[in-house]
Amino acid sequence: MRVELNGVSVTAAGKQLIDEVSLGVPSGTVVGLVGPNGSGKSTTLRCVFRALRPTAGRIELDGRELSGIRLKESARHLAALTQDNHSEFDFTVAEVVSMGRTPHQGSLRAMSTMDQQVCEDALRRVGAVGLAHRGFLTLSGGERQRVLIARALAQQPSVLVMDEPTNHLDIRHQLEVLRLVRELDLTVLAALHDLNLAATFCDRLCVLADGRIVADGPPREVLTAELVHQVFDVHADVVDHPTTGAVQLLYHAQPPFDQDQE
Ligand SMILES: Nc1ncnc2c1ncn2[C@@H]1O[C@H](COP(=O)(O)OP(=O)(O)OP(=O)(O)O)[C@@H](O)[C@H]1O
Repeated sequence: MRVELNGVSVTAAGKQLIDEVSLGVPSGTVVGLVGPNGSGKSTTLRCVFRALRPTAGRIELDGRELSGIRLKESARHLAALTQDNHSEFDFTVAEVVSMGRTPHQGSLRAMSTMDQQVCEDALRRVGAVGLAHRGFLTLSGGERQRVLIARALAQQPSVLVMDEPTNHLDIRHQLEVLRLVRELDLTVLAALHDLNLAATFCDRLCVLADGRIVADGPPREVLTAELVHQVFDVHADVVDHPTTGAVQLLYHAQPPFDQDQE
């Protein structure tokens, strides 16, 4: 299922949060949304998972305007992993994951054997079967994140929208989650802070700066030293990873010497 944003803008409190954002996520591809803090990544994603209504522009799912699709129907196609505070979840892990089945259930909301299997499978995929009976609030940040990914998978979506999915995860779990996301064969739009992980796991990167898309393309084309300096105000060398071949950045701890002042 393809996702398309066309000239999406959001104005709030008299401020333009994002300005004519246009980007496409072709079916089955993983697109990373990168950019500095406050550049508009979450705002963009919130429009896609319908937590926010754009002030202007169109968002389409396979050519259908999202705002014209009923919420329950769009929830069957599109799952979101958000940055919102989940401390309100005074439920067991199994219960939290089962919430992912809601868009597929009738008004009685009864869990079928199939629903239970889907939930178990989702927990297995994130390596969290052993947590099923734990209280969600007793989990560590990383465990919670994996359970929330399982909840999104239990929704059996075609499109996964993720706001910093690797937040709170140690490096092994960051890699596992992104590898899993790659293997799912879903259409994925994910805001990511780690440019090297984004370069490794994404087919394309869209770079946001001050609410505008300033670059869009394969990681190798997008992640140039010039762009990283211009957008993030950081100096970096761009190298090829010796094992994976992915383009990677080696950041300079200090700004380089200004040759003219020597
Ligand atoms: N409801 C709102 N009212 C006013 N300003 C807002 C609102 N929501 C977001 N903003 C501002 O819009 C800008 C973009 O925020 P957003 O959360 O989309 O950025 P981001 O790229 O996801 O940032 P981060 O990397 O820090 O998570 C920020 O300056 C933020 O303070």
